[in-house]
Amino acid sequence: MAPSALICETQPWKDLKAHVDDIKKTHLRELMSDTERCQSMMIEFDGMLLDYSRQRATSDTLNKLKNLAEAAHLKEKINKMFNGERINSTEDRSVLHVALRAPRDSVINSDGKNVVPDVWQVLDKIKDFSERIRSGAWIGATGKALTNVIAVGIGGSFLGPLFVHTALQTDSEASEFAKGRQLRFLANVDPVDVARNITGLDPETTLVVVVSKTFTTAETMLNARTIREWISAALGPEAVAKHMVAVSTNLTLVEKFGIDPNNAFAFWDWVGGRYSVCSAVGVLPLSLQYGFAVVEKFLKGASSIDQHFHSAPIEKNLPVLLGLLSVWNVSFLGYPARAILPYTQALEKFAPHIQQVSMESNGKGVSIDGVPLPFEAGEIDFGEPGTNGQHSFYQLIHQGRVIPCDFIGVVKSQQPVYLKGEVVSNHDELMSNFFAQPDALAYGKTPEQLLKENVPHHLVTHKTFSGDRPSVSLLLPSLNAYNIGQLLAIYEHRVAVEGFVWGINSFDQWGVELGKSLATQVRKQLNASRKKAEPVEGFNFSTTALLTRYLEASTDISKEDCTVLPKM
Ligand SMILES: O=P(O)(O)OC[C@H]1O[C@](O)(CO)[C@@H](O)[C@@H]1O
Repeated sequence: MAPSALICETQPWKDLKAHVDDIKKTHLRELMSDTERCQSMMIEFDGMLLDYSRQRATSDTLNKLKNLAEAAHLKEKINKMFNGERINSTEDRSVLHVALRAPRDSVINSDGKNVVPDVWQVLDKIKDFSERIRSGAWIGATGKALTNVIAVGIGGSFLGPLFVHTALQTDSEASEFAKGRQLRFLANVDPVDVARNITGLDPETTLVVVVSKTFTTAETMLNARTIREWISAALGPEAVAKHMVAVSTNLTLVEKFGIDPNNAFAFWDWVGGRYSVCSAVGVLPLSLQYGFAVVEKFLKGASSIDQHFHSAPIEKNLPVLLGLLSVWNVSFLGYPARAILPYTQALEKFAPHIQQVSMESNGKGVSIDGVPLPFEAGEIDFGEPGTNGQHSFYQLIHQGRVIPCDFIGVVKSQQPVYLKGEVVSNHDELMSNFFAQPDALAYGKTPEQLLKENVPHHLVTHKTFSGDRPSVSLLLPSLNAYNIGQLLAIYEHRVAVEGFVWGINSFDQWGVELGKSLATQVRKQLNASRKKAEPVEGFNFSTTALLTRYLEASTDISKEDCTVLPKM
């Protein structure tokens, strides 16, 4: 089949390119003075308010972006995703993470089979298992209840669950259910991460969940073997059956590893790793920590956005609007990065998760048909909670590079505090910054204003803020399991919208392979040099020198000197 035309060859793309000069003529300061425009750029859904009036865009831009969406067949692509078509063509897979949170009675087909009953079968199994662990009906090898969980996994098998766990930890309702329990995540193959995870934990009261879609990921498998050793060294090898369970699509390898397949929780190849938080990958560890009922609310939140994304018209569709505006910023205004700035510490792991969702999905150089792109797709995502970020990298955002920002605020704090004698509550103080920063970026400060304030001449340029820096503000009513699910789904779908418009495959990740295979070559070399004193061979000058230095400098670390496991 002939490759379809690249999106940049279409008329709507060219119209948007031509439109850039018009937009650049008007400062955001002026755009913001048009109340009607601002009003039209605020949309509400289910208690959330999205304000995108601080985008360098007008109704004309929005119309042009709609035309672009049409040219990209966005609606059809979204439908294909929900219909279970194999839109991940390079891996010949459907993309159905929406099925993971679909209500029990819905019908979502993959290859002519409704997958929702399978999803609920696993959810029911998780509910039952987590209740048995939490109630103490399932006990460890020495008869003690398992109150601690280490989830071993990396990438998509780690970042999403970590984000949700961190967000729930301070939610008053969820945290009630987590009393006396601990959930930790072991991701990095670095022994330091192993030490951090097991320090202070007792194998007798610890359940280990090995989370890996493929069950072949080098880091996860080594960490899983290390923790298995930690358990068997303390409790005997037969304890592994009671203390280790798994989440995977590869149940054969789970069994080979020594985990009873009855204690394995399945998911399916139509769930991408970075889109797997709502599968057993996230649902199992989170249910163990907070109970299934809390996690079910999270799934419901995500599902509410799925339905909205699937059915709302473009002008009212949160993920679609956000996705189109991202394309506008990246591909037309030339801003390749985006800062994710939640004004709540509970979302401190949100940006790291979205980094994977966005950058592993859309960091591509060819179209879905394999044609090299003459434009750059993908965006650079990073972020920190406000106000911490303000005292770190905001300087660059205000006076250096233009980086479109996502400000995420919460009306009702998870932890309301009012310090006696203060003018405003602690949360109001935080939110004062949430409201101020977008305007500082949009309006800036002119030399004229500074001179009026009697700023010395030699400081005027230093103190000038050019403004005209775009952002969106998303105000959530609160931060509980339900709207954490909503937030996740908004960002997942936003990324998909961007990829659909750019005409790339957002659901494969070939770019992670090369580094993995080169690491295998290095691993073999380290093994040969250590065991048989073989010289370093087959690498370039630089890598040879580095490897040689590493081997020479670490010869004095014999196996006997290594603690097999870090001391507790
Ligand atoms: O769940 P697995 O198979 O261990 O993979 C972990 C992660 O590794 C990746 O393949 C990238 O290296 C991710 O896409 C995935 O989320």
